[in-house]
Amino acid sequence: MDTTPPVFTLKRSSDTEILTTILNEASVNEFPFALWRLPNTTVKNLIISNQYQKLTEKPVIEELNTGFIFAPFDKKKEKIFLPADYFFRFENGQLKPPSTPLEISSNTWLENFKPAKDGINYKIASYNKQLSFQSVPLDYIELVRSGIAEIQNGSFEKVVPSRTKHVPLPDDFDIVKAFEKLCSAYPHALVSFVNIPSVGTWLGATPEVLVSVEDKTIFRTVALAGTQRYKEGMNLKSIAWTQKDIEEQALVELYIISCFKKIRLREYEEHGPKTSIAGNLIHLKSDFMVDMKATNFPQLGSIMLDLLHPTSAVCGMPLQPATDFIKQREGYDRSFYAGYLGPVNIDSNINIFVNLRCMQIFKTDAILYAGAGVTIDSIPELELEETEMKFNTLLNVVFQDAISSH
Ligand SMILES: C=C(O[C@H]1C=CC=C(C(=O)O)[C@@H]1O)C(=O)O
Repeated sequence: MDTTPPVFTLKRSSDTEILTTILNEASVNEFPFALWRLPNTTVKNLIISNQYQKLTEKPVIEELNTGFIFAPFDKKKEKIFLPADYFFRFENGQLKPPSTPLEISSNTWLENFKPAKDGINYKIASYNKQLSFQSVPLDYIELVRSGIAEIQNGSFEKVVPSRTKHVPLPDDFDIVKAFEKLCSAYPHALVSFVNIPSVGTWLGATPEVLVSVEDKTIFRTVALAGTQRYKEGMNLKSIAWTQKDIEEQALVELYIISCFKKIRLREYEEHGPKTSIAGNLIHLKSDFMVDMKATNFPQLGSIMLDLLHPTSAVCGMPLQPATDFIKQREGYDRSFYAGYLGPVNIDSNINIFVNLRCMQIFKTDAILYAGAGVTIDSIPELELEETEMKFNTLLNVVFQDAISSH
């Protein structure tokens, strides 16, 4: 009797089956991977690496191979790069026909693929079980109050304190399905699932571009801040914003402009601010654009990545005292929350986002992260409520079944 496992039947499988099987295999072999869907696209992309690489403090992203970058909030901590040893794209429920040498070799690997186990039994992060989350219990309202007090004392103008929420995972939690639900619910977000053995498992749907470079020519970033709940049918053109929200967003704009000033770049376009949808929320957003050829800044992506991160949408202004406040008072390590992530040098494009509306997944639980911009006009109770709304971006979609069955 032939006991060899059947060759993976690529053509008859749906994208979910192929994905689940590949990810299962990647997990068994402890290969890091990143699965993502860019905003306003329908293609799901998967990179698998044999091993991750550690990047230097100021990586020159333009010179990296095709891959995926994953960086923590703390600038001094190690940034991770997942080189694309295997690369797959999925669209309309199927694996896309390969179009590059990398995709062709990846497909050949998959054609000869003998899954380690039959069936779809991908279990999350069993190899990340040694990771744990530590925090000092903290009262968010108190934290915001002390932020306001520091602003009144003149320590800084704005700070973005964050908090976490601990959620037990339902027994039948399926991370690939969770990723797919987020893709359907949030067409305008970068939806991502990053899994790096011994580093962590992260799932998210972020609205905030940090650095995008199109065709090595057009640099883009955004100033995003101010939050309200989005209600179906809202007319975005007639939304009113409070003075607090307007100032909070203006500080992010100022921060970005101060980064351009540092490199004496004057030829940038700025549009906005306008109201922009981010899942269950709306924010104020200004778009910045630079023609890198006309301004002769071929490495503007790397330069701005280093200058911008962490922007005052996630940290504060001025940067140093706000960073110190967060480090000393928040009571936990933000890890990859409010860091950045995204694909690098795929089809000559770079698409790096701020890691917001995200959660870290452990063996039996998830930790969600959210922050809120605090200015002198902040009302602590409203900032707390805002972080709850931000948790709901993921909670309402990922744990929808668990919530509705209770
Ligand atoms: C810090 C977060 O959001 C930032 C991005 C948009 C609006 C924000 C705000 O209104 O506070 C935050 O600056 C988060 O989602 O955890």
